Amino acid sequence: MARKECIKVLVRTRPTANFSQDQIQVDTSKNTIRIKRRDVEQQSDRSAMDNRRDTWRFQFDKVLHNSAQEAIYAEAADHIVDGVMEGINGTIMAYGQTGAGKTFTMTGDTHNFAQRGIIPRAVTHLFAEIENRPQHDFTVSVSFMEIYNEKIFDLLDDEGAATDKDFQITEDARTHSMQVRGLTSEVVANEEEALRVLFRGEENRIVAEHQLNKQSNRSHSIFTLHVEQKARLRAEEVIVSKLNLVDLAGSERLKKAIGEKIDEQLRKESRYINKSLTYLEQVVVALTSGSRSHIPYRQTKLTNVLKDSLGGNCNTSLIACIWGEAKHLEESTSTLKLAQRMMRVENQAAANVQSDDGMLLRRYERQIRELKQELMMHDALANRSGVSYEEYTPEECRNIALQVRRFAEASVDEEEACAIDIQSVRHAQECFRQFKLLIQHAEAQVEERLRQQFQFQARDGTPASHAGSSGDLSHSGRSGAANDGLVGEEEDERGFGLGHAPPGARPKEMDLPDGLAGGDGDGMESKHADPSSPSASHPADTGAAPSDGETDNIEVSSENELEEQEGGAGFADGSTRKASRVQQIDPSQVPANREAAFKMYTSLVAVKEHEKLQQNQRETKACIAQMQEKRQRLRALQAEQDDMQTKINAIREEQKAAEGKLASGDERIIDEEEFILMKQAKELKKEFRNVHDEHAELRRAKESLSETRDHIKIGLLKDFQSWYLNAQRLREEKMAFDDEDILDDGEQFDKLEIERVQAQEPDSVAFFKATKAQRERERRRSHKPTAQKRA
Ligand SMILES: Nc1ncnc2c1ncn2[C@@H]1O[C@H](COP(=O)(O)OP(=O)(O)OP(=O)(O)O)[C@@H](O)[C@H]1O
Repeated sequence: MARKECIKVLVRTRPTANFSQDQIQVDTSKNTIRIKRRDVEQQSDRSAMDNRRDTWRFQFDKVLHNSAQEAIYAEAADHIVDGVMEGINGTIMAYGQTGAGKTFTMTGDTHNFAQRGIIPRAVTHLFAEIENRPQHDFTVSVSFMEIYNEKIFDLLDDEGAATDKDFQITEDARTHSMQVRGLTSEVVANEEEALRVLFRGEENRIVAEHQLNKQSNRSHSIFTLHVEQKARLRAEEVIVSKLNLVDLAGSERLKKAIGEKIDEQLRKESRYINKSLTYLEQVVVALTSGSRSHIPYRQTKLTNVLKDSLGGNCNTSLIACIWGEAKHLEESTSTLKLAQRMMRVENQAAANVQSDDGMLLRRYERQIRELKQELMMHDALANRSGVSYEEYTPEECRNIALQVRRFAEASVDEEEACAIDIQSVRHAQECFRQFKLLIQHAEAQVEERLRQQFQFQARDGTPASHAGSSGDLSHSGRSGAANDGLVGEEEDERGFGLGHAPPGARPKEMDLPDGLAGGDGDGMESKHADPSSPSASHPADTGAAPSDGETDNIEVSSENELEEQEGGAGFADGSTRKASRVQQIDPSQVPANREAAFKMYTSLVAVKEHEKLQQNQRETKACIAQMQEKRQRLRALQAEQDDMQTKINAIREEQKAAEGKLASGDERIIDEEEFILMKQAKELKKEFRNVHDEHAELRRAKESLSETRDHIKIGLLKDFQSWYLNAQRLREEKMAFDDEDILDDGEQFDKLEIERVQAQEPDSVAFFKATKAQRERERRRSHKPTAQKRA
């Protein structure tokens, strides 16, 4: 809500040995100044004085007589900066005659921390507040301009600070905040950066002075801090505010300032200054006259730029600077009169809270980018370097679909091996999507099969036989299992399907016997024949390097010639847990690239673990090879049994036809051939069972190897991670140390100086560094050829 508030007006007297005590009576306790005309008759120009009176009493919000910079800041600026942090625009202006201390008040001594002015203090204050509000996201930018002869100059444009670019002044329709279009606005991350920009602008101002052949007191300067803040929890809200720090041109009258020596340029400058300050006065008069119908803001650049600071949405302080010597009495009185009037100007200050869709979008985009980076960092630390947060490509979707299919088709035993390692929420969603597709596809297939069956029934008019039926086998005396689609004898409660079932009698890739549907890539069932099957490419099965992360695939020579030794340290400082085998590794030799570092780690540090991994891989490979042999044998045995069963069936069919006339209840006689075949079938079955058991045993061994492998891998990667981070740390420390080593005398001196400042006055470090950087800049500039003086 807008709050009516008058402009706060303060008077600051400049210290002088010749302060005219009898003419200027300052009462700081009552905040009054009494001007007593003594030699008014001698004044050549009485325009500023009222001839009918010889004393004037002024009352202000604050009168600061011979006060320190700190006190001025506390009175004039502290509350304004606090307001800016709440989203309320702020303006602090220094007004007064040349030499009265405006620049000293606003900028202060740029080489003396204690004598720094309002601008550097406001910068410190602002960033300190920002640090105290971690719940908000701040962006601070700085602009710095000068108004000279009714033209705006961009003081942050290093090359063009003396170039008039015809900047446009506009008003934000929503916030009524005034803006100068096209003016450089530099984002600053901290106090030091902001101070550097200030000092650079000051330097550009001086350079431009030479180029334009003007004096500093002939222009108005405005240093603006733009603050944008967004509450992290309420992203839709953007609070924008700005702080204008205005150093006005000297308010003295032309004649007084330059005496008799008036040249055309000075006359022109004075005309413009007079014009802008006169309109400033008129704006103030109009604002306080009660009728606000026409305020002549647009008459000058200064009043136009300050429109929101005078009678607008802003907290404003005016510091009237007084040079209290007798010879300046006229100017002092005139300054105090304007200041007095200014006290009646009312502003309507309110926080500028906006919700900007474009800003929000940019913020969300930035957040997404940052979060992706953050996630990638976390993934890298957790050795999940392969995770991507971009949209899945069709190829990646296909891979996930394959994984999902493999998992869906895996037997209970295989589930663990086929488990999908979920890497991200998006990955989980894609997996679910693929499951859904799989189910939909399976349903469609079932539906299609049923439809075909139904059509078949309808065509031949007879009830369809059971999908798994292989014909009438009732005479073989087998259990219902055979009639449920498995041709052959039931092996155990899980059951092995022996013999040939008619096509389509079993779902293609389901319900295979334990151990035969696994992903060992032996091509026993049709699905295993597919070389692209993920099961076939399982690293453990193929003997490929583990694939948990980029580092896993690194081949390391097993021909390690390093002598093994227990214990010891990976680095010379003995800081890693993992033992170095024979040599202390110089951290600077550890590659920054993780993959290369891992190679070094496994070949020089974790040799034993890596050996174990390789041994594990060899054993796994051997195990897989044996399993494949067993499966081939099982297939052969199965074929033999099928063959034998066909023969037995044929004999039985023959006998059935021949003995068809036997009376019921008579026992069927088994002939010798059938008996031999049945005996052989029994032998085959026994062998089948043994081979199957061996296969199961191998599978268990393989699983145990896989567990061991995972265990070693996790330990190895964990140890590598700390070894690698430690190497980085040591490397950085060494680099810092090395840097220190090569500091020249000047740099050593700087370093010691900063350390001294840090110890003595920590708050001044940013100011000190920025001043130093500026000195360096100026030194460099002075070595350049002198800039051409512009016309
Ligand atoms: N309060 C003060 N304490 C100490 N020195 C001061 C103070 N006020 C002004 N001075 C000194 O007086 C001189 C003139 O001050 P300053 O340049 O700030 O005046 P100004 O009003 O900005 O003049 P101009 O209009 O020319 O810019 C400077 O040397 C400054 O250091």
